[in-house]
Amino acid sequence: MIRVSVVGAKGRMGSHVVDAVNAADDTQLALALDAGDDLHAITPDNTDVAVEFTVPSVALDNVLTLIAQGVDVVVGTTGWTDERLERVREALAAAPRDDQAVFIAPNFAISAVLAAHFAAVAAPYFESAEVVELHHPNKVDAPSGTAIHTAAGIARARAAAGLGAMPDATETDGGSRGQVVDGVHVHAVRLRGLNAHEEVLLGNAGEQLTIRADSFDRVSFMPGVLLAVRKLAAGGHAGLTVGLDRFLDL
Ligand SMILES: NC(=O)C1=CN([C@@H]2O[C@H](COP(=O)(O)OP(=O)(O)OC[C@H]3O[C@@H](n4cnc5c(N)ncnc54)[C@H](OP(=O)(O)O)[C@@H]3O)[C@@H](O)[C@H]2O)C=CC1
Ligand SMILES: O=C(O)C1=N[C@H](C(=O)O)C[C@H](O)C1
Repeated sequence: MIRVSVVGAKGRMGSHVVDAVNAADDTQLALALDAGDDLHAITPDNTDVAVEFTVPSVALDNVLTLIAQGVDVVVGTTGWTDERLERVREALAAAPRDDQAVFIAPNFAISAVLAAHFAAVAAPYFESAEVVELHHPNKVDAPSGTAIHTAAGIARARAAAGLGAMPDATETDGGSRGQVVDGVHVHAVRLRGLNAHEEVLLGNAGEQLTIRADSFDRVSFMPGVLLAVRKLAAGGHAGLTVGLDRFLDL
């Protein structure tokens, strides 16, 4: 059995992870911790993999604490800038175990992972690309980690294909053109009734491709979380890995 501790266990995602870990045949719940609990309770004596779903403002500190505890970590919390990822790599280089692993996924739903993959495949063939993400209004960060990841993938694919800047004659912008991520405009909608949704719009003269992923329920993230837990528990993924596509045969 893989012993899994959950950090942020009372949250919207953490509570689903607790249920998924309890329901799977090969995982068992070790500790379920939330705000105010001491993460030093999580050790290799009681935990094989810790799963972290909290808030962007505390996730880095939590991950650094868990690394120092000698525990592998699967992270779903958003807010991972290049600088924060570098802090994780540095901590792993000084970790108690040589083979220690941290896995971070902007999105664990297969629909969202494939949408980002297909967007990067399509990006070189279109003059214009923009990302629209739509979420529940309780979400604290905008744009979503998934949208930032998708936009960065589109930008990398465009750059590799030698494409320049997208056409855009905008002269006045009070914010309605969205946040620019690596040259790609990203727009965030917050609407009661929604869960987690993303559209990638790709345009040429006279044609458009729309790639859309919808997570209607948080259960959609659980197969990806369990896949990552199993991959880390099996070993062979020392260091930092980002993105569920790394564990899929795409
Ligand atoms: N990668 C993916 O597939 C997905 C990622 N996410 C991301 O996951 C994160 C969590 O989302 P969600 O579950 O909706 O958020 P919630 O606010 O519902 O849950 C966060 C939980 O973490 C707790 N918490 C706060 N600070 C700490 C701390 N220092 N240590 C331990 N627990 C703490 C909160 O407690 P309290 O409320 O008392 O402060 C709360 O119970 C977000 O960044 C979200 O974007 C969400 C869905 C899918
Ligand atoms: O807060 C959420 O709900 C979600 N957060 C992640 C993100 O910011 O990309 C993943 C998914 O979109 C749900």
